[in-house]
Amino acid sequence: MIARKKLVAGNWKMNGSLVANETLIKGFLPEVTDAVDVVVFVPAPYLAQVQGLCQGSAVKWGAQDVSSMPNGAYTGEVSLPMLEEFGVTHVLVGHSERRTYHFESSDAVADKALAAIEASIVPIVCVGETLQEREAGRVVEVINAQLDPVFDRCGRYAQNGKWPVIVAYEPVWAIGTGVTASPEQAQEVHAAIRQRVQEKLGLEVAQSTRVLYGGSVKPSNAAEIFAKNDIDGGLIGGAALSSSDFSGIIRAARG
Ligand SMILES: O=C(CO)COP(=O)(O)O
Repeated sequence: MIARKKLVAGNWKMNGSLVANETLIKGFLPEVTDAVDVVVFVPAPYLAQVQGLCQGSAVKWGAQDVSSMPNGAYTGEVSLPMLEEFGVTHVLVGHSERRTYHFESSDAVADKALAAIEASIVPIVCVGETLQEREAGRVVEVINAQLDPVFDRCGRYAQNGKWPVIVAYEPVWAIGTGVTASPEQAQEVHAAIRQRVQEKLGLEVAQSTRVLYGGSVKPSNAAEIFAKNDIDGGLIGGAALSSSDFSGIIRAARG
């Protein structure tokens, strides 16, 4: 069994300011050690600032979305070549807020993931069901439908047992609601995701691919969630905006 290093990712969403960002980063930076990977996903206007604050540290930074197009007449979009200029290593694609408010299809999300891989930036592909879908017993079906275009487009980049894709399972009903999936509920879905990776890309890739959990993770529940076999860290929203909360979650991931 391959040991997968835990990853704690902070998704700031549309929050922050020059002053708040600096306080936040300086607050949790001392907690970051080689035992855990930490990435912050910041609003695009703050990438240069965050690059300045995190460069030379163990913390990486990324964007919350990206265009699949390299340049051109796409008002409001941000491209991968632009992100590269700011030292970005990871990008979120397909967050449920993008799928809901910006009508992003799973095909569009897979196009973004592919473009990121081709730019040597790691996409974190977000998937998750609504409460209605869960109650209808459709969790695995919904998640497989979200992931399958990613396997179709990006599967060929799985090489030597590794795949430059991270998956984040974020049940929509647990995002920003204070309701967390129980560690058992999350583990069940994570195992199903890993199973799907295995079916599509083989055992070795399935064992090396990290699957993060997101949805109301806090310092008080992080350790028991991260203790589950198939949960390789978290994608943190609200608690990533407080340096003490984010520090607590980093400590939980360090074990
Ligand atoms: O959407 C999330 C991270 O991407 C989760 O948000 P919360 O941690 O605020 O529930």
